[in-house]
Amino acid sequence: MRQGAQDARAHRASGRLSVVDPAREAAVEVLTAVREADAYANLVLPVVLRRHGLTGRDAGLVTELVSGTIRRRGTYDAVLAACSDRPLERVEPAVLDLLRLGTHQLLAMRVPPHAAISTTVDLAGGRGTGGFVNAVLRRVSERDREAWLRQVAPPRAQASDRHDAVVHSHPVWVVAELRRALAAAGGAEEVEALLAADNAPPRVTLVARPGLAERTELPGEPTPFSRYGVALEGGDPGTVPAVAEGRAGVQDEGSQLVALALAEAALEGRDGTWLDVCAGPGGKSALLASLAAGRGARLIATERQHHRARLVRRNLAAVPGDHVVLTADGTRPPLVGGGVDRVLVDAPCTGLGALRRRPEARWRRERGDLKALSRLQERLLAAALDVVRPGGLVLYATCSPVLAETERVVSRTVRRRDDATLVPLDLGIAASAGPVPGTVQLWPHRHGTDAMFLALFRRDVPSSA
Ligand SMILES: C[S@@+](CC[C@H](N)C(=O)[O-])C[C@H]1O[C@@H](n2cnc3c(N)ncnc32)[C@H](O)[C@@H]1O
Repeated sequence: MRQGAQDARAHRASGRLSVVDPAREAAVEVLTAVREADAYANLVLPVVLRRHGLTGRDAGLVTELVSGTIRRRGTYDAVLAACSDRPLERVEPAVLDLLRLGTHQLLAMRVPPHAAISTTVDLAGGRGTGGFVNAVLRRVSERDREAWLRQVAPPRAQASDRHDAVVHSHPVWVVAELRRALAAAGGAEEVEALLAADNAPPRVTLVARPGLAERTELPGEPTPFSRYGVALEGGDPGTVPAVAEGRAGVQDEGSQLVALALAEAALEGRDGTWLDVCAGPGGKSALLASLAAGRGARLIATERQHHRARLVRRNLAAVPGDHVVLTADGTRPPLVGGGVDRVLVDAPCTGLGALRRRPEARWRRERGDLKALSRLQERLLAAALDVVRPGGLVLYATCSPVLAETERVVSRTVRRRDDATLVPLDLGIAASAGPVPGTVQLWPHRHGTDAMFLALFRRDVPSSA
């Protein structure tokens, strides 16, 4: 690992000459944007790397610093609490970011302790807190990660959720929800495997949009479940010509399976209009639209946020057909009831099934969010069932396995709607049964996909029709 790049900036701080390593400076910039502006690290990272002119190994170092610091924050905070003479709540947030960054280098990277500590103190220089950062990180450096975990994690036998939360760096409530969801899938003992999978950066997967690209023209290995996917070993997917031309896209295999499950479900009668209710940024829309185009159907995509609707338009640009993108609230879609044949409700959710890709999501969500989210999810599903024609299909999906967003939404809909029927879904994937019979739940540790949940409904045909 390179310590300090050629163009390292030197500046005077705390009366001594300090050298700020641009890679670490860039990492702090990303961490600040994630904390202050609720930014997504994977979106800010490329922008910051470009601005600092960091490529190759330096870019790799920044990526590791940022993603490791965010992912392992729960573990590091438990260690830092044991090393700081003041409660972490009273440490300035920017300084806490630095402490986490230093701790990641000490406990998870092969950075020599003196370099991990001095570069972090240099970053703190201007804040007049270098002494505090130095003292805390020196204490952290006294043990390795395993020794710290033995000291700071409560015993598993007495407090399994709190133990797993510290060891695998997830909020306690998230561990409890994932444990419940796994128990409903017959895998209560798999919690640690799931939490570990959440902390492992996934391989980038691409989708060859049908009719626009062949998967054989894409680099990487074919994905096991989606016949349109490939998994890359590494490299920048933006340099793949089919991706640059919009004929292929970056898309998790689980997300591909969601679009395919709707497109391939058996449907009698008219099949000309498909609707994607929560479309932004448009990955599933692009796959649905290319499948629809191949069958003479068209896609209407709605998205509540204007800027995300723009992203959907961009994703659909290369797909032939008269597809339409509207900025609209999916709980009140601007469409005539009965005019649509297939609907996807890829509902806004906690995103706790996609923590491999969105490491910060676990720290942003609170258990209190679940109630409002599951209410919104039910309303979106109800509106979709209102707008689909009798006999038509609605696929409800979330990238969360949390039961409030899966089992609860589906069971309440089944109870409330006497004009819709849950249609058993079988993707032919082992160990993918969902918490309600006939639904599907994918898992990162079992299937290597995000934890997508799928439930298919058919709007009943009135008996007089
Ligand atoms: C899980 S994301 C959809 C991901 C998308 N299907 C894809 O594959 O790229 C949920 C989306 O729903 C949007 N959304 C939230 N509330 C909505 C509403 N009431 N109506 C329509 N869209 C909504 C969010 O802005 C977000 O873009």
